[in-house]
Amino acid sequence: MIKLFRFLKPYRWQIFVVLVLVFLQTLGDLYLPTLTSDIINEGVMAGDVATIWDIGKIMLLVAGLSAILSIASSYFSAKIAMGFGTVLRNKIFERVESFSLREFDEFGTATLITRTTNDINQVQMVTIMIFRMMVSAPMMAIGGLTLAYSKNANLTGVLGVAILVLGLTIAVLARKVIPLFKLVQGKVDKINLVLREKLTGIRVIRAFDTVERENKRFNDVNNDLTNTYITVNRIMAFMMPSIMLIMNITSLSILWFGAIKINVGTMDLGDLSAFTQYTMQIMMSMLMLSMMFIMVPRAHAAAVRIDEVIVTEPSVVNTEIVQNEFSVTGTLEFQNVTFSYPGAEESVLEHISFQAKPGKTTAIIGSTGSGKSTIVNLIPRFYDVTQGNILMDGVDIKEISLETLRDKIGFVPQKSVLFSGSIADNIRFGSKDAPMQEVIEAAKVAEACEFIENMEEGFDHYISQGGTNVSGGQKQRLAIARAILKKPEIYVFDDSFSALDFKTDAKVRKSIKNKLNDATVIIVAQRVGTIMDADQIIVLEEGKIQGIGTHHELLNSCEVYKEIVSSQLTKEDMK
Ligand SMILES: Nc1ncnc2c1ncn2[C@@H]1O[C@H](COP(=O)(O)OP(=O)(O)OP(=O)(O)O)[C@@H](O)[C@H]1O
Repeated sequence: MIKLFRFLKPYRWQIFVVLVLVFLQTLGDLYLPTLTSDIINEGVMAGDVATIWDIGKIMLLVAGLSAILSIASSYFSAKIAMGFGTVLRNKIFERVESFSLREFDEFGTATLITRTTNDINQVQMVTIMIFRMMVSAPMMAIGGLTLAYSKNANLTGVLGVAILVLGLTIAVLARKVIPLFKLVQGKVDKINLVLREKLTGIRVIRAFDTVERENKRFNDVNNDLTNTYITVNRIMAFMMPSIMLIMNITSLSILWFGAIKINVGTMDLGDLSAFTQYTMQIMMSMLMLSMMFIMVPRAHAAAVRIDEVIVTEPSVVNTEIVQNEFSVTGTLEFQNVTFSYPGAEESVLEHISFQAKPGKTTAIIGSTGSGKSTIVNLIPRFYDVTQGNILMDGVDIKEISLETLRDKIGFVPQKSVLFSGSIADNIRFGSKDAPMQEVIEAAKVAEACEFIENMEEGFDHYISQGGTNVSGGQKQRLAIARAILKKPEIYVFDDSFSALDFKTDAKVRKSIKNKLNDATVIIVAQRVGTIMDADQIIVLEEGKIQGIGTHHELLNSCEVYKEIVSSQLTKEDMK
């Protein structure tokens, strides 16, 4: 937690002000019982109304000032804590944005969400508490004890016993509750994970009629979290009455022994009253300290999880020798590339070498899981190669800045992603200043114009979150239009025609070929029909290249290709 406090630097003056305010407020609080003692001894007992008025006015003033200081310190500490939360959220967001897919795979989305929301809330809450109590609790405890001792040294023994009992009770309960608090975070992560899967997979869950099973899965994690919270709250519920009981017994004992002392004339009534108030203040400060001891480990667990994200260095970064200005023709070359996913023992790709040239279409075909998407994910450096090199116009892509590299690529992922906003906004995603005419042009190339114009609001039609109000094929065509509008040198279509019917598939490919005649086009596909007329086809099996050539060349030379083709086309089609 202390490590995270480095982000509090911009607030150091405000923190100083809060600490001073709390210090002054505590001084006021400590002064009040002494004034009570004076008003009783010198005013009430002596029957001196003027003194009662005089001391009463001072008491009012001190209480009023103390209240104002308390409000001000609460205001500033809340402000600092909220600002601190904002800084942490920004830091996490910035860091997560720079993560490569490797780090996403390692953390998982659910925990990144919990860390950005729930964990930061914990830290914020405890930060407020720390500012409010860090100064006041020890000051109240030590000051109260000293002042109580000054009122009556003998009665302090009773107080000592009470503090010991209270300390022990809190320690026993804290020992039970702290580990449970630490467990809670992991359980919140689990709920988020199940909930996310449940919400994103709702169609599959309903189609496969597994609603009950999924409900049970959710209920299990939910009950697990609830039970932990219930146990925590049971202990906490036991804590408050126990502490109150100890405090009341202490007051009673002090009054009892104090009354005896008053009776024999060794103590004044006012001092006993002050002593009782100091006792309560000491007990309250112990309570505050104990709450801190319980809450801080919980926030500490959250802080560690937050810091873990912030200090994780992205594995794909710009090297020192990067080129920012880099004009390319679009020649792409894989040189003996081998790749394995993080944590996996076996390589997914082995010794991949090929060249994709401008003005030519390179297709990659192979069975599912053969590594097609992995190959194209290496081009914009979503992951870095394990061995070998990828060159763009003869320069290793690691020597080109990530921004420049990605600027040269129009990437249409296997799973089309749309964002909430209008259709035009979605097409303009990578080129926000593009004029409407170019947006329409790009939509035309992607064969999307017709269905867009049939929609009531046309290009202003609102796409809902996740693009749920358009069909799979429409989504794919909008994703294609988005890449086309960007006008990059290299286009990567990762199985981007799979949701299109044969006719539309052919039409889109034809217009892409006409429009993008100078660009390097890489198409990943499952359907032979989609890639048959490519300039070169790469046949992939279990991460290895089985053949490279045109459709006709491969039909004569590559067994794997022949098998794929014969499973999809008739003899007539193959000619
Ligand atoms: N993030 C990942 N972490 C670990 N392994 C992965 C990851 N993504 C893919 N794989 C594995 O790598 C292999 C190749 O996957 P890839 O997605 O490249 O295949 P593909 O040929 O594109 O398949 P498909 O045509 O079904 O999309 C598979 O065995 C898959 O299980």
